[in-house]
Amino acid sequence: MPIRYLTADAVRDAEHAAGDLLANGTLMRRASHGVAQVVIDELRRTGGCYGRQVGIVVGAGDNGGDALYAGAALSRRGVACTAVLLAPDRAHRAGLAAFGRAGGRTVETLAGGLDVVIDGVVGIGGHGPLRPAAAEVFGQLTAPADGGPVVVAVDIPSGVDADTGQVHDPAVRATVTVTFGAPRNAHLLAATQCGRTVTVDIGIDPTGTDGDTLSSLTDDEVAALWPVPAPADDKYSQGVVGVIAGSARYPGAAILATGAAVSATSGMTRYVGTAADDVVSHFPEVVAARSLADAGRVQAWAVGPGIGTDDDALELLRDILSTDLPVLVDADGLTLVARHPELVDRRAPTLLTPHAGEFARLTGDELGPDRLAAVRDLARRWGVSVLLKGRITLVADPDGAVLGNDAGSSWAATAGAGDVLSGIAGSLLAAGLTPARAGAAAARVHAHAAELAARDAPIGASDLLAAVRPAIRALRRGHPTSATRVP
Ligand SMILES: NC(=O)C1=CN([C@@H]2O[C@H](COP(=O)(O)OP(=O)(O)OC[C@H]3O[C@@H](n4cnc5c(N)ncnc54)[C@H](O)[C@@H]3O)[C@@H](O)[C@H]2O)[C@@H](O)CC1
Ligand SMILES: Nc1ncnc2c1ncn2[C@@H]1O[C@H](COP(=O)(O)OP(=O)(O)O)[C@@H](O)[C@H]1O
Ligand SMILES: [K+]
Repeated sequence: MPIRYLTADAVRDAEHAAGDLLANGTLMRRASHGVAQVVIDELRRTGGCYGRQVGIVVGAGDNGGDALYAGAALSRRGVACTAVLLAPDRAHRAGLAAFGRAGGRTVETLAGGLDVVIDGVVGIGGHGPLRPAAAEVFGQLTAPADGGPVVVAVDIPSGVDADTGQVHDPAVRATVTVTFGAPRNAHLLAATQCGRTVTVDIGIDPTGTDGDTLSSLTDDEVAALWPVPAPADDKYSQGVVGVIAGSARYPGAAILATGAAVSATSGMTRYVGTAADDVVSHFPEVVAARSLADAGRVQAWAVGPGIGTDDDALELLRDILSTDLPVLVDADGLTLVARHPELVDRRAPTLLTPHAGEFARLTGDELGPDRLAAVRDLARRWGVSVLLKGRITLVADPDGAVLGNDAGSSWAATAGAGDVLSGIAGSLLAAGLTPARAGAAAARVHAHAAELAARDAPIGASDLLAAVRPAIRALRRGHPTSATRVP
């Protein structure tokens, strides 16, 4: 099953559906137990619990209640716990009593030398940035990388919007975020702010909610859907992809996109364009033609990187989009679509793959902080699938369903990386995957390839291309790169 992310409303619905478990406080006790367990694991990794120091920042709602109960559990393990109450009159009463009974102390401000700080300021009830009192407490902390405490956020790092993932300023930056029942949108959309996310089972059923979905494919799911030739397959039966990219003058995009298509699936890759000679000299297996009239049949097209935006390019794009084949449109192709949106008024599967700048060109508006709503809106209005690029890739279908992928690192932010993505996703479209699955699976392999190639040093798109095949291999063998998150 894909990992499903919930909005705050969907979380509340799932909690209410739990009935007595919510009313009698069982859900909160389970949640706080999960938080305490994560803190214990952190402390154990670095020497054990007894005599260690944990600071807790407590807001006015149930998020603070979770943190206080967790503090009580930690105090009983011999951890010295101190809590700053941001709103002493409104702190969770039963949680505060339990904290006090277990030996926890309330203080005006956090002392130095803490091992862990728990962020219980706000969770799904939060709006806007950290307010000044909380901002002051967190502003005084030394970053974990400089020897400061590990920050464990309860449910959501405070100051991060649960539904949009908008990171307000200021906001808590967590090392670990502990959430309950199912991850929230923010855990994908603001993954870097959340650090590692741990989802604790508290006995709610998060699957019963309807409406627009946000999900992500697991590595196993991507591995399972990757096209593999069957005994009866031949070079045609697996889906032939046609790449239209680059030019004789600028062959780079042609080579990167076509090379990626060759690496991503078996079968056949065709190329159409004036860089045909360059492409074939790099990849002799590509069947290349200089014009569409000379190209053979394909099952999907990937068109746009480096094709230019002149009348010839427009006519070519128009011809491709007037077929009934799946088409991926990227880069210059998107600039043309922005000028002529009627081009994508078609029935066959269409996948647009803009980065933020191209997205703004398509919509006429700057991409705001709510990337999820923006990509969903464009997909819905135009009746196409839209893959919005970046550290967090989002692929929206016209029906509102969105698949996301956190790249885990940002090494792919390099010129030409998008051409590689086009080739991978185009070949998956040709193999028969839906645009959303093709886009999301391509983004995942692309991200793994970036990490494999980079290994902590900068890469170019050629390195990324060379790592596409090893990334697929590692994924299919069940040991992809450890997705270490780096800023
Ligand atoms: N309802 C339940 O049974 C469960 C709730 N849980 C916890 O409860 C949380 C939700 O609790 P609440 O609905 O009480 O809401 P929160 O505790 O998330 O936040 C609401 C409070 O924070 C204040 N606030 C909002 N924005 C703020 C900001 N920017 N700065 C400072 N204060 C701000 C509000 O005025 C309000 O008093 C979840 O995130 C989760 O941690 C968990 O214990 C699981 C079970
Ligand atoms: N900060 C980032 N972290 C991870 N991946 C990124 C980041 N920025 C961009 N990418 C990925 O790198 C690729 C860049 O594509 P694009 O912007 O079209 O570049 P180009 O046109 O130079 O090929 C996309 O796959 C995108 O998702
Ligand atoms: K929090």
